[in-house]
Amino acid sequence: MSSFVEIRGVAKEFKLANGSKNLVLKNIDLEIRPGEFVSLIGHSGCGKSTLLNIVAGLDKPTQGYVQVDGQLILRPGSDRMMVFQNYSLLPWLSAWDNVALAVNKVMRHKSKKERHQLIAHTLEMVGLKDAIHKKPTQLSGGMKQRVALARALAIKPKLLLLDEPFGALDALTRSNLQTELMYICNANNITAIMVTHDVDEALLLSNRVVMLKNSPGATIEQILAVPFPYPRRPVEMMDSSNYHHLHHQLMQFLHQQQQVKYIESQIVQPSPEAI
Ligand SMILES: Nc1ncnc2c1ncn2[C@@H]1O[C@H](COP(=O)(O)OP(=O)(O)OP(=O)(O)O)[C@@H](O)[C@H]1O
Repeated sequence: MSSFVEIRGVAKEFKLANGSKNLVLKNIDLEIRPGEFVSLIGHSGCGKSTLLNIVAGLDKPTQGYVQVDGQLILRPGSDRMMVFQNYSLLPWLSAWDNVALAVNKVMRHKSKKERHQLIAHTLEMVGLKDAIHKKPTQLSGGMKQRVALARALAIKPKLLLLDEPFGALDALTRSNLQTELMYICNANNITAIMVTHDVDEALLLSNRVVMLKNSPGATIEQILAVPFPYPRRPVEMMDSSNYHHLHHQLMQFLHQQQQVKYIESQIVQPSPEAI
């Protein structure tokens, strides 16, 4: 199958206020098929969000390019919707109005009735049928993230970008939402890229898990294929020996990167006088 997202030779260097440079990512090549769910995993600061921001068009690569459905990414667009850990909802608007704002802006070509049906359908799909008039302050963290997901899904993006979407939620809410997202993505053939620190979350949702080495100059260490058929049943899946094998591989990678980080932090830089 042809690639839908193409990340080719991407590098990202930030210029810092003191004039120095921070090469965060280099030589990133990744192709994603339509309908595929890919997770990015790696140590804090390795550049996962930076890569997601480049795909979103919120940031530009220093080298290389990203194409989505054959289109070069130069800026943000409604074909790529992002869901953040902190929900990013407008607090003075109800759940309905938060979703409606996006739908009315992007889907102006649809009739009022069609837009209304779309908002109602999406809020129902994420389990918020009975909370549509509530404002963010009246919603739990899980419900707020459901609104953020509905807002992203309602405008039918080509690509869903998730930056630690469940990082702020308690374990049970997180588990429920992970399972629901898996069903939604699977049923609607959604192509998604998710940044996560959670190995179980990555294995439950993903077709492939991309392991990023530490920054500076983070590259892709390995890409792990997760072969379990969808829809996945978390308990059954976790009971399989293959699951344990994959889990172990990811944990081993993260521990190795942790050790590398520790060793690097212990290397004493010579003072300029000593050179
Ligand atoms: N706008 C920016 N200007 C300068 N440096 C930046 C900028 N954005 C990110 N960085 C740096 O790039 C590196 C990677 O950051 P990024 O947020 O992508 O990492 P991450 O892997 O998503 O981390 P975490 O898992 O902690 O969220 C960090 O060293 C960060 O300080």
